[in-house]
Amino acid sequence: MNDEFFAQVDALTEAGQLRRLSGAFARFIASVGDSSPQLMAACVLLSELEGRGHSCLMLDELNDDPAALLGWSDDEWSALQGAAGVWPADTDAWCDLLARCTQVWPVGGDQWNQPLVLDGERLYLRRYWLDERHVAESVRSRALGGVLAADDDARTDDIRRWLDNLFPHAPRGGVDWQKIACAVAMRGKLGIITGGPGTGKTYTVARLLALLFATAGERQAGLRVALAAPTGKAAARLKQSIDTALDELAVKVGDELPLRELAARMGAARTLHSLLGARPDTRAFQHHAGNQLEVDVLIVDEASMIHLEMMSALLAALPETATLILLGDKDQLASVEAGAVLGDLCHNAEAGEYLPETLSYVHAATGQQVPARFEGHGGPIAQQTVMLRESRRFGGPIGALALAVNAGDAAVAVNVLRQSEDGKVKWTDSAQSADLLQLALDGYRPYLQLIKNAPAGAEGWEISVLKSFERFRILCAVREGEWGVSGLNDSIEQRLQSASLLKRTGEWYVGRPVMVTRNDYATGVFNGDIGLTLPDPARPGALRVYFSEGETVRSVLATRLRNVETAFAMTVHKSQGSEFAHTAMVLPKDGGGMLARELIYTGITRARDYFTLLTPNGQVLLDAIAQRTQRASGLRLQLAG
Ligand SMILES: Nc1ncnc2c1ncn2[C@@H]1O[C@H](COP(=O)(O)OP(=O)(O)OP(=O)(O)O)[C@@H](O)[C@H]1O
Repeated sequence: MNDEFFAQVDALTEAGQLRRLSGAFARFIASVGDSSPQLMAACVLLSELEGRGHSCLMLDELNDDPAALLGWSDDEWSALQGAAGVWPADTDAWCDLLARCTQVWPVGGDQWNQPLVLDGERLYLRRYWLDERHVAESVRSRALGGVLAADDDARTDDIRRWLDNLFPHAPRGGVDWQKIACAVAMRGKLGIITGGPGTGKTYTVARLLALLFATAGERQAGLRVALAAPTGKAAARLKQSIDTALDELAVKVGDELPLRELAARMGAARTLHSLLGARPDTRAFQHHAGNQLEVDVLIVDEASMIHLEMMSALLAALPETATLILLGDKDQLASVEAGAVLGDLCHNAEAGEYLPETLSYVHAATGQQVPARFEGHGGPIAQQTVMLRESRRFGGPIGALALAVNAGDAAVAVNVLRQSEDGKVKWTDSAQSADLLQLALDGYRPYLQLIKNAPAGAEGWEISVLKSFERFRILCAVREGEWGVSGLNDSIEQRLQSASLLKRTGEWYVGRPVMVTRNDYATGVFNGDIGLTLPDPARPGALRVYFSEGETVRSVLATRLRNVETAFAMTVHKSQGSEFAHTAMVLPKDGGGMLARELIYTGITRARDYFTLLTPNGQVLLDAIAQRTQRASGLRLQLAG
């Protein structure tokens, strides 16, 4: 009955506009109940959007600007719409139609076993609706629970005494948001600290930890603190920064708090997957609501990368009594998977929206007077969120460029790109492949020379080669095409080979950088890990892949790694949580309307000292800066509700 509709879906799939799964999902839905082409169209779109990171389908979009929703041409959209028969006239008509379908559960309806959920004007896959509701309820109750417990003057005085000690200097900007962030986090079982690179998120959280230990009373020695991040790299960075900061603090606080001793018991930072106990062949974790984590304080860095399903699993596994501290940059790209949780949680962060009770507590606990423009009527999450606003490390042209892009100010961004005189920021517009290959040659030459010149097996050799490799990286906005990851990796490899910097003899060769593309529990490597192929000092002729873990390395025999790809160039998405002394970002000739400012901002903020941008066509940059990523999600509504 729906032959015409599915023929159109298949044609769009062949044309690369739909993933196969979307058509298959609609066919599955048709097989378990109603099969009207309008329902099928909604299912195809819902599945397609899920693949692009949206947690639901906003039904008003179906009549508003539907082609833009998918980055399709008007013709492509008309073809799908035409095949779906009579298109419902407006959002209400869509809601009526869907509410009558047997596979859809309208929220509040009697029966509850349908695969789709209709919540107001949003259509969900049931799993995402449940995750969204769970995340909203759980963060709200964490935020609210703590606020109620905070009205204790003696405790507030204690917090104030320690905070004055930990933050002795008034900041340049007048308001000490770092100090405020610590006070606010002490008030609830949830603290969210957001801010751009170098705004002191780790600096602040190290002080928060000291404060938590200092005010824990007789529980001090037994306080169980866990550190985690979405990727191994980010986890290692978090641990390193916190250790350094706590070491410095230990000297400052002296005998009053045995900080070194307490910190030494914290253990390594872990990936969220490892913390929760991921198991092969199942989405379920070892830790869940029925077997919770044994922890009193959990600090999670790079929280912008946490997707909806993971956040829901994390909150379920965390005891109600534990404090959750989320650190991250709300303006960065969200995870590849569905959800933009940190962005949704932080949607009031810029404005503050603090209630009078919050401000009077902040004043009592920190002595800080928050300017009136940050007062408001935000919900419980807003009261537990603080945005750090001053970057200590990220000034100069790279910082100015990141700020301009984030603000959507293309004119200022272009000005910075063109006028940076100290070489910290460079832009090659109308770039050719040769420009890019020359850049790759210059950027990767140092580590390849190190491999050639220094003897393998020497003490610390692998670490110095890895460190040299980590200084430079090429980031791509897209995967496919000449200016995408796959095309570039091939051409860079050939260029390095023709310059005699590497000798490619087969799939594996000395100097090959690889990225792991799937978790592999047998070898202990995880999606997104980056390693470098080097000779095995113990077995002549054999190759091992070395992965850096802070100041140490771990290695795996190259032939044991199955799911890897060459990583001279990687996507901006996969670079999150990493930083390189020199980051080069490459945009494609045509962004297809899918590049947005969050991607450009994330790429720029991966650069520590130098940032180079290569665009075959500058208009792509301007278009991307003008566009914001909008992820369909009901989380903000649920948080407010
Ligand atoms: N209040 C402060 N006083 C002095 N130095 C500070 C202060 N806040 C931060 N710093 C310093 O600024 C630098 C950046 O801080 P930090 O690494 O904590 O930022 P971050 O926001 O965690 O950065 P990233 O986004 O890279 O994780 C560090 O060297 C830190 O010691």
